[in-house]
Amino acid sequence: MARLSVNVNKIATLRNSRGGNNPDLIQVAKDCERFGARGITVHPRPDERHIRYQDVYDLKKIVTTEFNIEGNCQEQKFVDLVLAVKPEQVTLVPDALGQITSNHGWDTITHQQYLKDTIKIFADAGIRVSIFVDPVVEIVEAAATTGTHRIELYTEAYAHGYAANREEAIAPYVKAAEAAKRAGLGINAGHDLDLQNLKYFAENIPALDEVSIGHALISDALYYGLENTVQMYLRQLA
Ligand SMILES: CC(=O)[C@@H](O)[C@H](O)COP(=O)(O)O
Ligand SMILES: NCC(=O)COP(=O)(O)O
Repeated sequence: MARLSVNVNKIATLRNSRGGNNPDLIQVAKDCERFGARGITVHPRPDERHIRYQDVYDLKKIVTTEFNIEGNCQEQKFVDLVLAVKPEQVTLVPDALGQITSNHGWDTITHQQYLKDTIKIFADAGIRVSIFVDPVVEIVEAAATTGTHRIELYTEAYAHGYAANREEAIAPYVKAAEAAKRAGLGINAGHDLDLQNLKYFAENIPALDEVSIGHALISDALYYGLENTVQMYLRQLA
């Protein structure tokens, strides 16, 4: 069964909207783990609009499952943060400054040397590295020669296409996952996964190691409560 890592960015968004500590990000992360999540994901952005750099240090002290930090390694501040915190996993995402959310994966062909050099820095520090990629076989094959341990398949296109034609939507992900497996890479996935589309994704990508889910899961928790919601997502992966 793929590991569920809860992305708590949106808890920080809500907290920051009032300037206090409600909701308490640390307590929510502890509770997600208590309710069955097997990882906590954060994506600190340079403007700290949701996760603040201090949150990352604070979370490191309490996460007992797997801590996954996502972000833009072209920001030296991000590299320094990850090396100081030493999470179990870092996920490299090619964000542009001011981007609302992640909207593309790494071009592992064009940026091969840059990725090799950067991944080595994290791998030498004992941190597992995953790189965020679009579901394109050539991109996955080129990822395999960067030294990364895993890829994270960017699932926005799948989530977007699911309702209209789920067979068509999953097809590139099946091919990309097969290429990753042939190359010996672990497979993570994330972005816009939800209670409607998660089960079909997991069923069709049997080698899936981990999903990180934030926006939909935290939104669902408003209706179902956090404990129920985490359990509902876990059932989609079972
Ligand atoms: C890489 C990825 O898909 C997620 O980390 C997503 O970008 C969440 O970031 P935001 O919460 O800032 O939208
Ligand atoms: N890596 C994807 C992630 O952490 C959460 O993405 P989303 O569920 O908030 O779209």
